[in-house]
Amino acid sequence: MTNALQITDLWKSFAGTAVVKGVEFAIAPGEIFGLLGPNGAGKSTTINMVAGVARIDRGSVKVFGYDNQREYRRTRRLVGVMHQEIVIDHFFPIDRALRIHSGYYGAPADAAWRERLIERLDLGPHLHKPMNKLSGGLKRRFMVAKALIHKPRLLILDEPTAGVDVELRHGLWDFVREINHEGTTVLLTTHYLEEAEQMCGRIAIMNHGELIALERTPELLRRLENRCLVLTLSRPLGQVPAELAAFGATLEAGGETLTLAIPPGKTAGDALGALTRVGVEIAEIETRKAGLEEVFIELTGMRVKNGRGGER
Ligand SMILES: Nc1ncnc2c1ncn2[C@@H]1O[C@H](COP(=O)(O)OP(=O)(O)OP(=O)(O)O)[C@@H](O)[C@H]1O
Repeated sequence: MTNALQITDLWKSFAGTAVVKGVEFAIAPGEIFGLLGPNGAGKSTTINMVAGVARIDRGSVKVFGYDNQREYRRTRRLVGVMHQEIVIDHFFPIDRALRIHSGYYGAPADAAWRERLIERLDLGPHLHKPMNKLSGGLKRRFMVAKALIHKPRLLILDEPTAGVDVELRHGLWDFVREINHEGTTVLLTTHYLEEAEQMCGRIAIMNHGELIALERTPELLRRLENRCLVLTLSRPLGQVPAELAAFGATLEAGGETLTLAIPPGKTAGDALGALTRVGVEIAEIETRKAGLEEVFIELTGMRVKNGRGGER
């Protein structure tokens, strides 16, 4: 079976610094595939090369078997991209912008599909508003419609839900699942790891321009099964002690709950030793299954910026 996307030995440098270094992965038709990584890992640059908006220094990208450098027109029609930055034609009303975009891809007008996008993304009441008057959430919904207007077989979403409220995030993901069930392959990046966990059948993690993990989501999570310690502290901490950084420690509940992930090669005893050295007073200890967040910290040594906290 031809892959929906086949990336081979992909490289990109800016001003002599490599930011994508030999990235390789393939996505089968029908998958929802997550590409994750800390800020600056090279995800957007990779996506931009797939979308044909950034020049490929070395390597190849094939979309449903077609090389996106040699057969640019064909691959452009097969791919729909929602870019991270909000790049929009400021003064056009939504309605006109959608028509222009569908013409741009040379797609035959499909009125029913257009109507469905407008309805599912709740754009109907706003069709005549100029883009520079849209709220952030509405802009995102419009950008999803724009990415899909020419019925691409591969949909790429670069942080589609960054900064949007929970209700809209759920609505967008429901819609993405719906079109995925109907056959659209999806590649997405998100800073909301719980969403990646729920949405993606497989997840790749990039760091410093390289792919450092690529697994089915349950297997990725199993790496750290039962390797997460959740401590209730007798005295709340104001901040995570530096000595606990190796355990990806995080604080919650006003400093009363400290969570540690135990990396391979270390034991719960090592974690407890570090805690004793730091002098935290523990009221209660429990173990739990690690989530993608702990796996991510373990692999990259970094926290993804997300709705719950900042970067470390
Ligand atoms: N046009 C550009 N010119 C110079 N450097 C760039 C350009 N675009 C990206 N970079 C650099 O390339 C590196 C990778 O950036 P990229 O945006 O691909 O990362 P990312 O993983 O998408 O991060 P984020 O999650 O913050 O979007 C960063 O160091 C960034 O500063």
